[in-house]
Amino acid sequence: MEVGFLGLGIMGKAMATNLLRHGYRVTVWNRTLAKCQELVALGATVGETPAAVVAKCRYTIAMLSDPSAALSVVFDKDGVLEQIGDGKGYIDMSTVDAATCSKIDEAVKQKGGAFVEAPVSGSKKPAEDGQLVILAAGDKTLYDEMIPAFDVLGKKSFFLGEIGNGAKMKLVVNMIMGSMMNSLSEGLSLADKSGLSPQTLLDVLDLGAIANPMFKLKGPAMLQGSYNPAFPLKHQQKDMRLALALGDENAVSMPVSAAANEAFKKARSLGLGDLDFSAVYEVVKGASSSGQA
Ligand SMILES: NC(=O)C1=CN([C@@H]2O[C@H](COP(=O)(O)OP(=O)(O)OC[C@H]3O[C@@H](n4cnc5c(N)ncnc54)[C@H](OP(=O)(O)O)[C@@H]3O)[C@@H](O)[C@H]2O)C=CC1
Ligand SMILES: O=CCCC(=O)O
Repeated sequence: MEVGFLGLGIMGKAMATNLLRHGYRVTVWNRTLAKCQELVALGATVGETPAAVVAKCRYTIAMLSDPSAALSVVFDKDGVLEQIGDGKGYIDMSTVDAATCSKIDEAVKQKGGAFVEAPVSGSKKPAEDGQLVILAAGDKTLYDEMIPAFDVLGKKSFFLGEIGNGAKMKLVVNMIMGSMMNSLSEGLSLADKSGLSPQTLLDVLDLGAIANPMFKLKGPAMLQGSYNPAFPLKHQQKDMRLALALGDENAVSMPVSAAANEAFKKARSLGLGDLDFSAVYEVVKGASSSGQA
């Protein structure tokens, strides 16, 4: 099977690599074209523009940073819309909002193509290992055609119905994750400031009812001040922002998430946006230090 792949950031590179390893013929494009070379070394070919990739491939997957990138790759000059049409499918796996998905869906359908949104749960390592959780919605026929590829990329795919539902599910999940990361950061700070060992706190958490893979993976690195980006903080803040907007639309009060968003915003303002989202711990630690007598 031949697929196009647009966007070779942390996630896109791992996902396209996985497809190549499983025998897919992959044509890649990235805004910074030089990043395609690593994939070429693994057997990919390069499309010079998103339109060139779509012209060549029946199915094209995108994994881009945010709504503005997702829209630009579709609607701008040399974009997806110039070549999408009958018999072609476009699958956007970026984390965006439902309105962005709807705009892309309508435009692709107007040209005779099919669209599926399919954001993912899971980060760099699950992407490398083909262990993502895929949250798809939109054109069911295209979804069914993509199942073999989704089975390479992920451990489980959900089809959530009408367009926008994938984005909404993903934003709810990441909103919870962002609040949990803030809560862990506050707990580590409180343990430290009150004379407890933060490492012992992690050990205790790992044996109890709120044990989870994120605390287990990120906690020890946070204590080392090591924030090599798996999930960049700027993207987590984008997800909090989009989830809060979804809350506004639905009149759902979310004070915990709003406070977590403020901490991520503060971290971005301090230049931590390209670090892992667990770097919010630096902001929480800083806030608790400045509160000292
Ligand atoms: N990292 C993670 O753990 C996870 C991330 N996600 C989501 O997946 C998406 C990608 O994340 P990730 O790979 O980490 O992000 P990166 O920041 O590593 O990569 C972003 C990608 O988007 C491209 N891009 C940015 N702006 C534009 C633009 N205006 N036009 C065209 N291309 C653009 C970048 O191109 P260039 O190289 O030129 O900058 C790059 O290929 C995001 O929506 C994120 O929220 C979802 C699950 C997990
Ligand atoms: O969007 C990023 C999600 C990261 C994760 O699920 O670990």
